[in-house]
Amino acid sequence: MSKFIVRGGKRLTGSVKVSGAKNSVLPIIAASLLGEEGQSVIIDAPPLDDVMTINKVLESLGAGVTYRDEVITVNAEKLTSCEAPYEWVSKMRASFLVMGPLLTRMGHTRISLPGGCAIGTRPIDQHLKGFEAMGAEISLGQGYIEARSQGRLRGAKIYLDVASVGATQNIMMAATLAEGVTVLENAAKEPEIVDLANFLNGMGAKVRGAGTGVIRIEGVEKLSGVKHTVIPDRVEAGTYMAAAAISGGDVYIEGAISDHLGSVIAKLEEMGVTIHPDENGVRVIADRPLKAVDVKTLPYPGFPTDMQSQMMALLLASEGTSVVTETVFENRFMHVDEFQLMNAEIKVEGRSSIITGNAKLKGAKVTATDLRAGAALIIAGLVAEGTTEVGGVHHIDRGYVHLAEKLNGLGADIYRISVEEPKLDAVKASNEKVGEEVPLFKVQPTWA
Ligand SMILES: CC(=O)N[C@H]1[C@@H](OP(=O)(O)OP(=O)(O)OC[C@H]2O[C@@H](n3ccc(=O)[nH]c3=O)[C@H](O)[C@@H]2O)O[C@H](CO)[C@@H](O)[C@@H]1O
Ligand SMILES: C=C(OP(=O)(O)O)C(=O)O
Repeated sequence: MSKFIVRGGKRLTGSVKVSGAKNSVLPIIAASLLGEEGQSVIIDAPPLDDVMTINKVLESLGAGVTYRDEVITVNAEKLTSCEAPYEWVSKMRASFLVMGPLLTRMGHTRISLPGGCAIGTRPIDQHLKGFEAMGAEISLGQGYIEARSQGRLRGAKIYLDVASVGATQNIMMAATLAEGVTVLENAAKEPEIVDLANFLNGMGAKVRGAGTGVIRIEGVEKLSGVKHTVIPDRVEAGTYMAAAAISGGDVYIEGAISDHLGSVIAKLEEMGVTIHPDENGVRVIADRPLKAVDVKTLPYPGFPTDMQSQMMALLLASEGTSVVTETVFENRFMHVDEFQLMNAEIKVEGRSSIITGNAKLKGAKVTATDLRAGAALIIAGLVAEGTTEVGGVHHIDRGYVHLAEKLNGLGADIYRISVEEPKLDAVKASNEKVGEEVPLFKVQPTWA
C-alpha cells in the first residue's frame, strides 16, 4: 500500500509535459481488436494501471500485445476467445469497451458485468440498446452479459437517451463492420470520441461527424491495423492548471490543447487566472487573489466532471462562496468529507456543494475516494499548512503518470511512501507484550 506525502507552501513554476489521454487510449486499444490484418501501433500510450489492465484483457482474447516506451503494438489477426473475464473487467469499467468490437467482428461475446463504482451506478443500458437496435440478442446471467448476432450486425438509427461517452464509443466501434449505415443521435462530443473515430478511419472505417451530436457510420467488410498517436490528456492538463493556480504559480503545460480545455480555461479566467495558450501548450499565471465562481459539470463542451474535484480544491482557496453542481454522476462528492478533514467548510445539498472560500487548509490524513478526488486532495495539500498524507493511491495510479515527479519538477514537495499494512500477528503480539512497542505501520519511502 502506498501514500503520497505532500508538504504544502511551495509555489509552482516551470514546465510540465502532459501524457497521452487515458480516456482516449483505452477505447483505442479496444478498437484495435477490429484489425483483422496487420498490427496497430499506438503511440503516446501512457504507462497507467488502466492501460496495463486493458492490455491484459486483449491478451486473454488471444491478441498479441507489446508495450514499450509508451508504444503499444496489437496484433489482433487471430483472436482465440470472445469472453472478457471478471478478473479484468471488474478492475476497470472501460474493459467493457471490448464488447462492441468483439460482437461486430466475431458475432458473439460474453463480458463480465462492469461493477458500479464509487462515483455513481453507471448503467450500461444505452450500450445494450444500441447493440439490440443493430440486431444483437442480449442475455444476462451469472454476472455476465452475452451478445449474439445472426450474421453481421445491421446498421440502424440509434438515439441515445444520455450522451454517454462509453455508449457512443461502443456503438461506433460495433457499427464499423455492420451491414449498412448507422446513425447515432445525441452522441457524445468529447475529443476522445474524435480521437477514436480518427483511429477507426485509419483502420479503414467510414465514420463521419464525430465531435458533433450526430455520427454516421457506414459499415465496411474488413479493418486493418494502423499507426496512431493518442491525443494529450486534457484532464491531466487541467489538473496541473489547477495545481499551478492554487499555488500562485507560473507554469507552462506542454502538450495541453487549449481547444479541448475551453470550459476549464473560461472558469480559471473568471477566477482571475491568466491563461496564454499557444500551439504547443498553455501557460498559466496566477498572480492575483482567486475569485469564487460557480461551476456546473456537463457533457463536453461543458465543464468536465473529471475536473470537478480539482476545481473544488481551487475554490477552497479563493475569495467568496462558490457553488459546484455535479450533473453527470450522482455520487461524485465523496472528496467533500476528505476536504473537511483538512479544515474545509463545504455543505452538500443534493447535487450541489456550497464551498466557503479563503479556507485555512490544514494537512491531514485523507483518502482518495476516486482517481480525480486523489488529485484534488494533492492539490489542496499544496497549500495546506503542514503535511497531508493521501491514501488510496491505487485510484491515482489509474490515471496519472508520475504525478509526484511531475509536481516536484515544478517545485512541489511531494513523495510517495510504501506502507506495510498492519498484520494481525503484529497486533496480537503487541497486545501480548504489554509495554513493548510493536510498530503497526512500517513506513518506507519508495526512493530510499
Ligand atoms: C474511460 C472513460 O472515458 N471514462 C470517462 C467516461 O466514462 P463513461 O463512458 O463511463 O461515462 P458516460 O458518458 O457513459 O456516463 C455519463 C452519464 O451517463 C449515464 N449512463 C451511461 C451509459 C449508459 O448506458 N446509461 C447511462 O445512464 C452514466 O450513469 C452517467 O451518469 O465519460 C465520463 C463522463 O465524461 C468520464 O467521467 C469518464 O472519465
Ligand atoms: C471516472 C474516470 O474514469 P473511469 O471512467 O475510467 O472510471 C476518470 O477518468 O475520472
